[in-house]
Amino acid sequence: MARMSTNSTTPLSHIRNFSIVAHIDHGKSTLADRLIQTTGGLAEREMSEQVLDNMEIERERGITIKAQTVRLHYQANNGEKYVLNLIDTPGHVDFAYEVSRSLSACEGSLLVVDASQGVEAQTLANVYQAIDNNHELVTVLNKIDLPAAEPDRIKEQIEEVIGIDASEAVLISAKTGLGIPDVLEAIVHKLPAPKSPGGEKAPLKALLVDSWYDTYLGVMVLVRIIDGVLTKGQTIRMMGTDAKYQVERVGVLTPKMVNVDSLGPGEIGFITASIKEVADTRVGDTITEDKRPTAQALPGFKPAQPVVFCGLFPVDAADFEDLRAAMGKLRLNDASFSFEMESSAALGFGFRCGFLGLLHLEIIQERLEREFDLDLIATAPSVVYQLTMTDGSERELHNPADMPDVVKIAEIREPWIKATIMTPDDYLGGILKLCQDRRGIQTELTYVGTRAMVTYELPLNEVVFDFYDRLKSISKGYASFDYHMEGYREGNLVKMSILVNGEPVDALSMLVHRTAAEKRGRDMCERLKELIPKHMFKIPIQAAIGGNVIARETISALRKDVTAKCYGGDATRKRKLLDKQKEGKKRMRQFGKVEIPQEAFIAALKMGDE
Ligand SMILES: Nc1nc2c(ncn2[C@@H]2O[C@H](COP(=O)(O)OP(=O)(O)OP(=O)(O)O)[C@@H](O)[C@H]2O)c(=O)[nH]1
Repeated sequence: MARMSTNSTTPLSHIRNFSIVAHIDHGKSTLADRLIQTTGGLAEREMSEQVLDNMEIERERGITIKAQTVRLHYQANNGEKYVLNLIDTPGHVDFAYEVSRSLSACEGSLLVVDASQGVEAQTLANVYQAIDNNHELVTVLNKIDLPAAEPDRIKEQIEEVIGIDASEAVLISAKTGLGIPDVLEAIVHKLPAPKSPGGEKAPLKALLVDSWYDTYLGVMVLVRIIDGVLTKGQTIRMMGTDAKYQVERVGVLTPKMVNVDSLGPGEIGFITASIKEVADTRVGDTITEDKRPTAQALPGFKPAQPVVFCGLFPVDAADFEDLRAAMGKLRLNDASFSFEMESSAALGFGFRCGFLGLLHLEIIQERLEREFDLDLIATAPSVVYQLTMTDGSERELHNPADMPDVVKIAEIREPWIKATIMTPDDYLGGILKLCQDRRGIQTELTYVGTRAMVTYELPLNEVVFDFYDRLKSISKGYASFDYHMEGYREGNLVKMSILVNGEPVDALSMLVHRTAAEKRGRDMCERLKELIPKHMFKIPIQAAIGGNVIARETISALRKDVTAKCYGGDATRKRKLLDKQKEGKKRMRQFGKVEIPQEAFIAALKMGDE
């Protein structure tokens, strides 16, 4: 690692801290890479496809999950040298919390809008977060190399929808590099320098922006210095947890790690300090010097609360310990993912896991399966319900299977969200119907040109299953969606159990609104009928509320031998077929006398609203 010692003397006036806010796929990562490349952070050969999205899944799905930061050195046209710190923010709704904490470490944002697509739901959500953080904005219209780009129309749209002046928007193509120098000049001249109320001489006051686990260096903490100087060897104190650590390493990311001696006011960098777990660092905490503490801590963040829970069970019970170890590893780097042991009558031992949202759930599940080679069964995702019991006590319910006896419950409350959907008006009808079917309450409907923006209040419970998928298919991928939590409301909710061959399958039980129960029950039974293979006997499938069966289907008994159709002669074909069956078996679970394939658990929950 190279050493530099001049960094702490960068005057505030020559520092710019900024992030990039954009809707998914509008080109945030491509622009970030261009900025790094143009300012010489990495040589051409070191640029892997996209530097900032460095996790395999992030790259595959083309989304940014963990916020990253990079320091750029830029000599402006006026001859002055500036330090530009870019904090990357995740683009997906599930990670809105990470967006907000990254934004709070900067003074300005580049608002990137695809010049062929215009403003989308996450453009709005993210830009409002930036405005809430008092950011100055530089509007950047990207992809102007595309024939479909309409920069003038999109400028108008930005002014109309977001209400900011877009007349000076910078027109660029992050892909070809066109306009990148203008972006750098705009950062220097339009975004404000950081402020330090106390200056360099004041006691240390720094914001803990993020933390992650590095295999070689252990826990790394990203900090933004407000006042004072953070140096190697200093004993620091986290004001929220009162934990003390000695700083071992101070550095910046260029995006390579470069050690520095100290960080001064306005600067962003990382430290290591023999911190054991990411969970020991609290994002939003104030870091100060132990022997000369600052008088007042920064206003804290609320930690992100998991909103969606589901059970994850190993298909093969022998993998339980491996699953526990794998989850422990993932949690090292993701404090918002939580898990605790759970046992289910049907699925054996596994874990009840909490996630920030559905995408978060999918990502964790995929990483467990891919990186740790585990076969998993996921149970129905559930939101967190609040219960008031008849004795006046309060409880949270994370798992429908744990629902107490209904006679002991005075009230059930469920979380509601406020959703913003933007769509070409051709698809509006289908989308309104989808929201209506999911108990949505429309609060706003406006048009900008041929695009409609509609806001709905929706129970989160109705969104966790397959809302995104349905929205995408209804709108052929053109609608965009964003949401935030609104709070809890009372709901007429009942627990629906599914019985297969008379046995309740706890992994399939769910809380549903009473008015929707019968339809949901019928759908589930019909789906399971398709998903569960025939056995040698008849299998009744029932949906029930308490002791009342509300829907029923029957899988008829199997008559023929599966190999019968390979008439006699062809032995290899017969064996192949049997092998295939055997393989299929591994991914089946036994429920009483019935085997249910793994896919059935998720597939059964996709509500067909066609
Ligand atoms: N034609 C064209 N394509 C671009 C341009 N900038 C980005 N793209 C492409 O648009 C797609 C999305 O770009 P990304 O940079 O990954 O988008 P992003 O906003 O970072 O997406 P997230 O990381 O998921 O938030 C990629 O396929 C890019 O190659 C551009 O200026 N012109």
